[in-house]
Amino acid sequence: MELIRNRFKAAVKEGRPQIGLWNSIAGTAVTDIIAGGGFDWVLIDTEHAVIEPGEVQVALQILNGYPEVAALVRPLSNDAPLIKRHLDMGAQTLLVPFVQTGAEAEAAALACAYPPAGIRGVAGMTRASRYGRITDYARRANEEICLLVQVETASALDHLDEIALTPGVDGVFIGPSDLAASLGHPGNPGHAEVQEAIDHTLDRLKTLGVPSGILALDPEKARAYLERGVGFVAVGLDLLMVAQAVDRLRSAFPR
Ligand SMILES: O=C(O)C(=O)C[C@H](O)[C@@H](O)CO
Repeated sequence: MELIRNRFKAAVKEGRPQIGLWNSIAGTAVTDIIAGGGFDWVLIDTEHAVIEPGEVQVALQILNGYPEVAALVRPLSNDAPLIKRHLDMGAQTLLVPFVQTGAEAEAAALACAYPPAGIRGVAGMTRASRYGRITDYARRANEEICLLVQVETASALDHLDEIALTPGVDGVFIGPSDLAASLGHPGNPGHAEVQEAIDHTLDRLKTLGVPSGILALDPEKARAYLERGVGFVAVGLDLLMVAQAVDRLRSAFPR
């Protein structure tokens, strides 16, 4: 078998905007449903979700059935053993949360790469190499791994350049909810101070030539981000979409 190409990584590097959805609901049905929605990527979230690491492989296998959709995985934390497990399961793109310094970005990059570039442990019998059938996986895997790091605190913004320019970092994702809280506006990512910080960060990333990403649940705002060149934009969250659909249907039957 040939090494599997990471088309999401290629698209982001080439500046082709990628629109995605958040998958926080464990199990197979929802992943299957949203995978068929025609979006460019689906993020399997294990940070703010009850999806356990072992369930990530099932989600990856489901998404494998939709070759036009890229699977992204968010580990619970910037933890080398967790990153190793997700990569061994076959994840090729990771969104590592809560990165605040260049050193933390470097730690994530090292965890994503086999030696000598990094510290990722080598095992030949994993799904990542399709159980050894991708014969040059160990030698070439790093080429197709995409590391996205999240900046979502005031401190991270103070270290943006060192984070964004860390070798091995392929993109920087802004976490509006955590950033809002960090700036003193919990639950209010729309606050002027938060929006200003986001705008400045996106402009800086553009100046640095580093692909940017963000979560924007308002379609108009999401379109605006795409138009200004944000590379990967999450436009929906499965948990929220289900709750809103339930509430909308209920409201159609006033007591
Ligand atoms: O801080 C944020 O915003 C994110 O990182 C995205 C959230 O974690 C996501 O779960 C939506 O709330």
